[in-house]
Amino acid sequence: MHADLAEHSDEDGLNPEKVLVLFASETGNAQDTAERVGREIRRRGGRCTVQSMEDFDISELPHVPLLILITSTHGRGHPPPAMIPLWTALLRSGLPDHILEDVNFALYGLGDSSYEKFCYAGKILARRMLSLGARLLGSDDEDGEDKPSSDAIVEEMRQMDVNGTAEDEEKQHDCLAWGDERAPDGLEETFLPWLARTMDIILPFLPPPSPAFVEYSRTDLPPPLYDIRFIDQEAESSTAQLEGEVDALEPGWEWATLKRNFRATGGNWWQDVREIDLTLESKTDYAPGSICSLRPETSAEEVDTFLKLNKLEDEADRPMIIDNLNHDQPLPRHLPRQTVTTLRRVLQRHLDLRAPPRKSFFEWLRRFSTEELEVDRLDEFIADPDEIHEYATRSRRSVLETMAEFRNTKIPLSHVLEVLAPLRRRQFSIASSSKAHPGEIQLLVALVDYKTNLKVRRRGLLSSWLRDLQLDSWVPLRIEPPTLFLPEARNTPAILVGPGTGVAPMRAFVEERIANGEAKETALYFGCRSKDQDMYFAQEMETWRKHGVHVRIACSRDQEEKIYVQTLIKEDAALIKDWIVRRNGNVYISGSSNAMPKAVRKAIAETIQDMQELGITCLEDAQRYVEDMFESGKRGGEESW
Ligand SMILES: Cc1cc2nc3c(=O)[nH]c(=O)nc-3n(C[C@H](O)[C@H](O)[C@H](O)COP(=O)(O)O)c2cc1C
Repeated sequence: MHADLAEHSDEDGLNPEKVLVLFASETGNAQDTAERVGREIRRRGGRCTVQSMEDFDISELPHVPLLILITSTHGRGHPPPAMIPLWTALLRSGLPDHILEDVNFALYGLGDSSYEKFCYAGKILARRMLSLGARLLGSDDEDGEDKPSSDAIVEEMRQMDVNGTAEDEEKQHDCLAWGDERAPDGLEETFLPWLARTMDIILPFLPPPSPAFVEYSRTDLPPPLYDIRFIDQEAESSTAQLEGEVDALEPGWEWATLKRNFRATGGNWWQDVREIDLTLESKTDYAPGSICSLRPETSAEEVDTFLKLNKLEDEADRPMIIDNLNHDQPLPRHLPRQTVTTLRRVLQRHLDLRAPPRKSFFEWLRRFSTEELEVDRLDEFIADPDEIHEYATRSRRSVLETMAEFRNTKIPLSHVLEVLAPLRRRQFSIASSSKAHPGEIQLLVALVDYKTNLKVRRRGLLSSWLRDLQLDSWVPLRIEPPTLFLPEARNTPAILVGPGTGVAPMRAFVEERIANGEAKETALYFGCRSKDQDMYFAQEMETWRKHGVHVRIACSRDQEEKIYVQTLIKEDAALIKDWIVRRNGNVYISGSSNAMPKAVRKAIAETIQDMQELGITCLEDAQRYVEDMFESGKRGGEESW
């Protein structure tokens, strides 16, 4: 039985002064959620720090008395990259069982129940925290209420079917909840009750606010967190670095130069797909299967529009330095620090004017708004998630377009850095092997260009930026570790399935295998619609064949009957049986359709269903065999989006 939190405070000197809110977010929802939690704590007079998990000093974790964890789930149940350092540290073997016994935590997981592993990252994180002795806030209640103990929750989480959804919903506790984007009211359905309960439990442990503090309402403007200090540049430029044409990079980012930007699809083809070549300043090597993050810039016109709409033109080009005003809240990593910059540059390079307006954005506008009609409309949005869904999500409006529609509402300079979300990086599988292209990164990028259901044309931010990017431009990028790994043992057969732009990581693998002398143990299944329009790397595929790679190409629409990668896999039954089952080969699948990986797995299972000598006697055996290959991650992998 763990000591009560109050006892902790007295006995161990663990007086919680504030709450630490750690989030791991990939597309911004968990970050937005964490910031909402932070605002609520401050509004009620508590102190808190809201930070990305990747910026947190992990050695401090055992000394955090009040912790709120917020994470989404990505990939096939993967934690967002920002959670990885913390997660790896928590998994280290030999950690004492009760290393986190002084930590009291709440957790909110974000997910989507249409995925197989609903909120998986949140679940495994909660389970690991509990098994290291951390106490879930709201459990072990000693007021005689019927609350489960932490130990009971550990056991429950151990048994929890992480793939289930409905059942898990029942397994929410006071300070542990799962948010489902598919729920009728979206994440709000579980977030609001979880927030209310968590606040009720946490706030009494915090020191009372100073007598001068007055709790403000949700529609009042909170004190700003960040400070914009305009400077006399002449006087200050000796101490602060100027953010010039190229700005300061976040940790882990580096510069590259754009050397090629080639349209790989036919001129009349519906989709514009680019082969992009970049030269790395650092000339670093990277493993095949690595990912490249790019950070696009907002166009000058959009920045101008935003400045005009908010009457911030006069401030746009004045040199300034950004700092934190609230000592509990360090500057987030996306804002330039100790750097002379301008509002225009920050809007162009660091903040996202194309982000979808979330509820928190409407809450901000409501705080700034004074015009009656707009106030009423904003109140409707805040009260009803359906209204936001209809207005923002379905028609894919951006915060910039929303500002244009709420013309009388202006975001003041004091809060602009808080209101706008960080400009998100976009990730792409690297299509090259650094053995074949030392010092270079090559990508295959499908530009996003479509019409919404309101027939409004939409281009992705990255797509607009990349389309117009001049050769020799400097591009900030970050190389992320692979999610797919080639077999370690030499000459293990590898079957690579990558239709469409899914061929990108497969090309990196083919190049690596040729460089390693393993071409003859490599098969590539590529699919496109037409050999004249969207057959990427066509000439290279001929060269790969000459090296001995088994290259098969399915052009689905070039003949009467449709041919897909799975059709070719079935045709190659002898090779598939030999490589996968007899020679313990690996299979990799990558592509942009959720249906394709399933069809490929099925085709492989059908092909190997009569391998009696290996104990596979029916389709179910074969399907289990294939699932095991992917589940363990040791015999291949899948990347789909
Ligand atoms: C590519 C992708 C993969 C996802 N995979 C899962 C998953 O396996 N399980 C799950 O519960 N949710 C999954 N989701 C849903 C996200 O967890 C959900 O959209 C969440 O709100 C994202 O939060 P973030 O913006 O902070 O990253 C996935 C979303 C995307 C875009």
